[in-house]
Amino acid sequence: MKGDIHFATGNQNKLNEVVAILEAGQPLPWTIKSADVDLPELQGEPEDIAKEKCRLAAQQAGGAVMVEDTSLCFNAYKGLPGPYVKWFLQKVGPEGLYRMLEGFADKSAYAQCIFAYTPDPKTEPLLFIGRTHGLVVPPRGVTKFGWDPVFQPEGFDRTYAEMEKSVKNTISHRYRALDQLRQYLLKGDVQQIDHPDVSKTQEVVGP
Ligand SMILES: O=c1nc[nH]c2c1ncn2[C@H]1C[C@H](O)[C@@H](COP(=O)(O)OP(=O)(O)OP(=O)(O)O)O1
Ligand SMILES: [Mg+2]
Repeated sequence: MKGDIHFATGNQNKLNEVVAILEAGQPLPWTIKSADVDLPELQGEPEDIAKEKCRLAAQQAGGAVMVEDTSLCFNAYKGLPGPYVKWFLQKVGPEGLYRMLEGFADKSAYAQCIFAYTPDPKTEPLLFIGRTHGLVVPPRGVTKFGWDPVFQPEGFDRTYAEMEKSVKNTISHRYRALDQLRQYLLKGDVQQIDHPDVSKTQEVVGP
């Protein structure tokens, strides 16, 4: 009998993908619960953002916590907008993201997801990084999730927004990072923790 892991995110689309990815693969002997905590949009290097986000979430939720932070990195911009893509998307939308590259021959980019996990609020979070390389293209497909319509992963002629979720969830930045966390949780020596605050949580993936 193992414990719970709280996944702290304010983004329902992320939660849905995490649940789908975990349910499609090797089952975890943990129960993943969504934790409704208030997370700031931190600045800095993606690794530092993910770690600090995890520390803050663990302080609020208690017990074992995972968070993730996602970046969209244009090679022509040396990795920007990176973790700031949220603000760019909010202001200029997917079309505007594509247009940022109009003057550049190099439209290549990578989507990066960093999961940070800590078994308790006092332990330094561990990081699991997943990248998917691709191209930034004029928007295609229905906009359901962020910048999905402008990201076409390498080896595909469809954008994330045009793909079946079941396909995106086997090649995405999120899948690649989460799969490493899953491998760690299955093999690693993760202690069982008691969780004081379950009132703000909702069970999403059971063992
Ligand atoms: O697979 C994805 N496909 C398309 N768009 C995506 C994806 N994954 C994140 N996104 C968007 C959401 C947000 O505009 C930005 C990341 O910012 P990020 O801080 O990680 O997400 P968030 O603030 O929405 O949720 P959270 O509460 O977990 O921080 O890229
Ligand atoms: Mg965020």
